[in-house]
Parts: sequence; C-alpha cells; structure tokens
Amino acid sequence: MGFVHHAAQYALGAVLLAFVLRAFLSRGKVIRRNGEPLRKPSDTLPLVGNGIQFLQTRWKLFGWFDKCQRQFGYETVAITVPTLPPGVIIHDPRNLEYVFKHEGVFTKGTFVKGRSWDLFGNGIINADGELWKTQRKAGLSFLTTANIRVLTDVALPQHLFESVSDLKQREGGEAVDLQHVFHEITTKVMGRMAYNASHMEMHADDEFSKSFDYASGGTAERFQNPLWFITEMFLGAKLRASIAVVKEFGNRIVSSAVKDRESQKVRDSAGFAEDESKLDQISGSLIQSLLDAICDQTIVADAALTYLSAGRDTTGQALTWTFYLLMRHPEVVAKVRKEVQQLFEDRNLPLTTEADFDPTLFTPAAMPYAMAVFYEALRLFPPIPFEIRQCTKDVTLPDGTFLPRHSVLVWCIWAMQRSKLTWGEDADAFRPERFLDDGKLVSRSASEFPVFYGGPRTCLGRKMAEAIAVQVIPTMMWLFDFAPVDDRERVSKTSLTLPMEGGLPVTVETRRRRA
Ligand code: HEM
Repeated sequence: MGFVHHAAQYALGAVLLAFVLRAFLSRGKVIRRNGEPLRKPSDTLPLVGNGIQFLQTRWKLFGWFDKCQRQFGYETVAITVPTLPPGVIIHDPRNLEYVFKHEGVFTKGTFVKGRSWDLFGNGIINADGELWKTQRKAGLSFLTTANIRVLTDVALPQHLFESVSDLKQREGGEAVDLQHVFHEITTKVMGRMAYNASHMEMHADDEFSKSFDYASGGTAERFQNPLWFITEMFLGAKLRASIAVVKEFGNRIVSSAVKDRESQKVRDSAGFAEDESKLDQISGSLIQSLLDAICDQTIVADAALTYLSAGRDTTGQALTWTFYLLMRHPEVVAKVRKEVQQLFEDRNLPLTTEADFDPTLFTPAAMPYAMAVFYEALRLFPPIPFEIRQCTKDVTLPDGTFLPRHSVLVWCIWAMQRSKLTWGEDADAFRPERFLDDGKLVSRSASEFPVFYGGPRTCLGRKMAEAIAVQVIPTMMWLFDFAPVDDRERVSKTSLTLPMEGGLPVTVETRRRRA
C-alpha cells in the first residue's frame, strides 16, 4: 500500500516536473511558421493536447495520422503530448528530404534513445556520431554485393525450399500461418548473416524470437504512453524478463563468434579455410566485422542484435502483407505467374518438374512486375510505420516552419504513403503498375517513398530485402494456391515494426496445372 502511495506521489511529481521542464526548454522560442502558430489537428484538447490519441491502439493511431494527412495535405501541423517536448507532424516530401540530408541536426535524440535503450542499447538503430559510423562501416564491409549473392543464391534457396516442402506436407490440412512461414525463412537467412547459425540454429518460434517480439511491443508502447516509466513499475515484469532473454542471446552469439575467431586463426594457419563452402565462409562474418571494428563486446552484442532484428522482422512482415494483398487480388497473382512463365520461356528452360525450378533466376532486374508488387505492398504496409527525430539545434524547414532545439518531428510513413498529392487519386488502391513504366521499374525518391528511410542513414539492407522478396514471391505464387481462412481485415499489433496481429492463417494447395 505504502509503495503504491509513494509511486503515485512520484508519478505526480514526475508529471509536474516534466511540465516545468517543457516550459523551461521552450521558453522564448516556440514552433512557428512565418511568425504564426501552426494549425493543430481538430481533435486537440486543452491541457492533454493529443495525448489521448496516442493512447489508442496503434491501428487506430494510424487512422488518426491518415485523417490528419487527408485534412492538411502537405501542411506541417503542431502536436502536443503532456510530458513531451513540443512537436510537429510533417507531411511534405520537401521537408522530409531536408531531414534526410541534415542527419546531424535531426537525430534520434533523448526522446527515441530513452525509450529504446533497454532493447537496443548502443546498436546502430540507436547510435549517433562515431559509434553509428563504426557500425555502419562494419555493416557495409559485410553487406557487399558478393556476400549478399552468397546469402541469396545459396542460403535463401535452401531455406525457401525447406518451407516449400513443409507447406506441401500441410496441404489440405489445418490452416498454415504464412507470417510464421516467412518469419522462419528470414530468421534463418539473417541468422546466417549476423552470426554463425550453424552453431545455434534460430527459428521463428524459439525463446529468443518470442522474447524479442514481446520486447518490441513493450518498447513501442513507450512511444505511445507518456507515463510509460511509471506504468512499467507495476506492469513491466514481462518486458524486463523478455529484454533479459534477448540480451543473454546477444552475449551468447558474441562469445560463440569470439571462439570461432580463435579456431579460424588455427584453421587458417593449417590451410583448411579453402575447403569451406562460400556460405560457411560468410556465415557469421557480420559479427566478425563488428568484432574487428569494436572492442567492447557488449556494444558488439547490441550491434549484432540490431542488425538481426532490422532485417529479419521487417522483411518477414513485408512478405506477409504482400501475400495478404495478393490473396485479395487474383489479377495481380496471374501477372506474377505470367512473368515467371515468360522468364523460363525466354531462356528456353523447362518448367515441368519442381527440380527445374531455380529461384535464383528471380532477380530484381529479371522480375520487374514481382518487384513492383513488393514495392506497392511496402507502400501500403510499410514495415517501419513511424519515424521520430529530435532537433539538436534551432532549425527552419523548407516550408518555413521554425523548430526550436529539442523539438520532436514525427512522420507517419503509413499515412504519407496514402497521400493523394503524392500518389494520385487511387492512392488507397493496390496497383503495382504505379511502379512500372513500359514494363520497367520506376524508382521513387526517398522523400516520396520513405519506406527504407533516406540520406546517410538509409537502410543498409534494402538490396538484401529486395533480393529475398523477389525470390520468395514468384516461387510461392508459382508453386501454391493460397486462400485466407476468413475475410477479416488484418491489423497490426503494437510493435516497433508491423507484425500482423494473429498472423496470416491460410489454406494451401499445390498448383497442379501451371499456366
Ligand atoms: C523490407 C525490408 C526493410 C525495410 C522496410 C527497412 C526499413 C528501414 C528503415 C525505415 C530504416 C531506418 C530506421 C531508423 O533509423 O529509424 C532502416 C535502417 C536499417 N536497416 Fe532496414 N529495412 C528492411 C530490411 C533490412 C535488412 C534485410 C537489413 C539487414 C541486412 C536491414 C538493415 C538495416 C540497418 C543496419 C539499418 C540502420 C541504418 C543506419 O542507421 O545507418 N534492413 N531500415
């Protein structure tokens, strides 16, 4: 009882302190455009501002951001949430381009880091300055075109066909969760990349994956609940336990990589390395690049876990939403299959048995339609749906909005990708053709299509995600017919990314007549 009483006093004190701090930080300088205050969303309330909206489920919150986008077009609007620094929602691609270009001015800041520190620590997603540069360099030295090719030409087909044979066994039986299927594929491929998965095989439903999933949800809630630090005192035990499992796994993969390093030295000096397959050689080499660059093993663990999760969940979820859309658009499925057939015909390759089916032929250049399908799904269901940055100094955006130091900028990619100003009147429709011109892929600027971020911090794994998607989509669509078990609209559960709530249960039939 006494504890609860003290906690309540502490809560009240913290809220008051935050109000005082906010008033102090913003004294004299306020957000303005051409000397005028910015407009606010129409449901902004006195005192609590937009705080109530942020407490809604994230699906409703997407709807709220979308409503703002429809009401204000490209106009920047002011938002206020008690206990947080003053902020804006940006919609204009010109402003976003400016943010991407001035990476040092718009950083993750204390706002983001304070919330995601427990999970990501010093991992690249959370890091600024030198620590960020070091991790990016290590990632770049690993994610070369040659290494990506080994992962996508050797590891991916292997894991893809493990899933194909699993699906065949489950044909005609109980529903299969496609989200789980894709998560399993991306988990195995990323496990190969981030650390040597042959020592510690990783699966979509193991303890680490489940704990990471829970920790991602709990961390995302911190961004919606301004009093998270108080609520977690009472309700945060499971989050703390999940983060502990994630961290312990990170430490284990680092220790195992350090051991590998020692035995590699012995084997190199004995001349055994040449016998290894290319895949064995690159397995775990990301963590080795990180160990080369960073002395502190705790930071290496944070970095490796961040890479793992940045690539695994985003790509698995993007595929899930792609198949959700495909099942609702049989005309698009027919075009994907036609593209597969055309590719084999053009190359005079037989396509009669599954053994003839070589997914490594499916590259972004060879499969523009399949790529357009992936982009269009990413547009409507961006795996990272929100971004938040904080200004390190006073700054004026290209539309004239003045932001004092510490202001928070939010952009909701989910909402921006539904803008009719950017995507035309049919912005809400699933139409892959918008990414094609005369059968060739058209690229959209990062500020219009910020799904992979932009500027110096642009996603390091984009090419890899695309290479995975362009194999998985046509392979699965050529070999199987999928049908959803119900017509329910699928929503995303709270997370740092975009997992489908309840997964994507489907029935599976092997396609016998392929045309
Ligand atoms: C469809 C799949 C993917 C999407 C939509 C995506 C999207 C993004 C976005 C929006 C960011 C910026 C996040 C932020 O700083 O707030 C990002 C960063 C990053 N992504 Fe991806 N990503 C995908 C796949 C991958 C893959 C496969 C990898 C790994 C191989 C990867 C590695 C990274 C890394 C390391 C960063 C941090 C870059 C930096 O801060 O310099 N991503 N990604």
